[in-house]
Amino acid sequence: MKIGIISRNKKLYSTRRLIEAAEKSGHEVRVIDALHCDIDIASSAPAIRYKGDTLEYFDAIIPRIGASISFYGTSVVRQFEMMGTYSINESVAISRSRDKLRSLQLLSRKGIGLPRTQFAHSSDNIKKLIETVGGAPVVIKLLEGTQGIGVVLGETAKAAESIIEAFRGLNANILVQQYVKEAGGADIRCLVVGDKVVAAMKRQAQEGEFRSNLHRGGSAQIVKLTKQERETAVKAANIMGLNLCGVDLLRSSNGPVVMEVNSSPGLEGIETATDKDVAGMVIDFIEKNAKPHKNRTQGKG
Ligand SMILES: Nc1ncnc2c1ncn2[C@@H]1O[C@H](COP(=O)(O)OP(=O)(O)OP(=O)(O)O)[C@@H](O)[C@H]1O
Ligand SMILES: [Mg+2]
Ligand SMILES: [Mg+2]
Repeated sequence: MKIGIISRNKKLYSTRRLIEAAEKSGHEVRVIDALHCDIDIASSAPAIRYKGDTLEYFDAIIPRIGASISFYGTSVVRQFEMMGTYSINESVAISRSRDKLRSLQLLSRKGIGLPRTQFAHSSDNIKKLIETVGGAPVVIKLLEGTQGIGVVLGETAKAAESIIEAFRGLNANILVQQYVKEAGGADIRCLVVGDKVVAAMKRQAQEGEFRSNLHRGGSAQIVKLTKQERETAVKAANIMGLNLCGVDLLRSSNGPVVMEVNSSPGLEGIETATDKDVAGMVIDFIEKNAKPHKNRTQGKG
């Protein structure tokens, strides 16, 4: 098979591992930088020009679209879909997952456990907003943040109000969320491929920090999931329409709640913590599922 990895950098751990796994299974693999793709809009023959040449046909692509290039990156994935290439994650699903509010709305419609969350653009009653999610402490998040940046803990009602006012002054889209204290500064990353959690790790925030992101100094260890956690992760991935994703759960006193679903999950932390060949499982999934024009939306959404 001819597999394309849509990535800005060949040297990144995840990209390197996917190349390695694809080659090990005898596939031809090429790394494509989305920002160097020119999209050729032609109704009969959609094409992509890459660094001056027309790009050859790929049987499958693995999009790894960084948050900073969501718009152009997903447009390139959509173009591949229109050309008939199978994408492990569809462009519409990636776009959906990039917006925390939209993701939470979709998940809540289907009864997935979520932290109590309020979204408001210019609420007239910030106090009410905080009370609705259970009162302080509350978590305030920028809708398009990543790596824990833009996630703030409002420890008291007063602090929360000031933070919300400050974000609002910057015209930022935010959500206010119940702080799941009983999670103890830990979250669970479930790596989903298809309809299975293939690896899971628990990330623990460092002392004095509530955000467990590895980028914020959190540490990872292997964890055994409950059946309910496993089912929640797979269902969330399915609702989002993602075949490859990281579903982040918090262990709340009411069972697992989904915090977010990442469509370009990093492989380094999870492979290191679990010693599993996640990249190999991604390639296996592609071997079983890649067929021309198989994506559900094929650029329609
Ligand atoms: N409601 C909450 N209750 C308790 N802890 C939370 C809550 N929301 C977020 N956290 C903590 O803060 C961290 C960062 O939050 P979140 O994952 O929403 O942000 P992010 O910036 O999108 O991160 P990512 O890089 O994973 O996309 C979480 O991993 C978790 O440890
Ligand atoms: Mg995120
Ligand atoms: Mg997160």
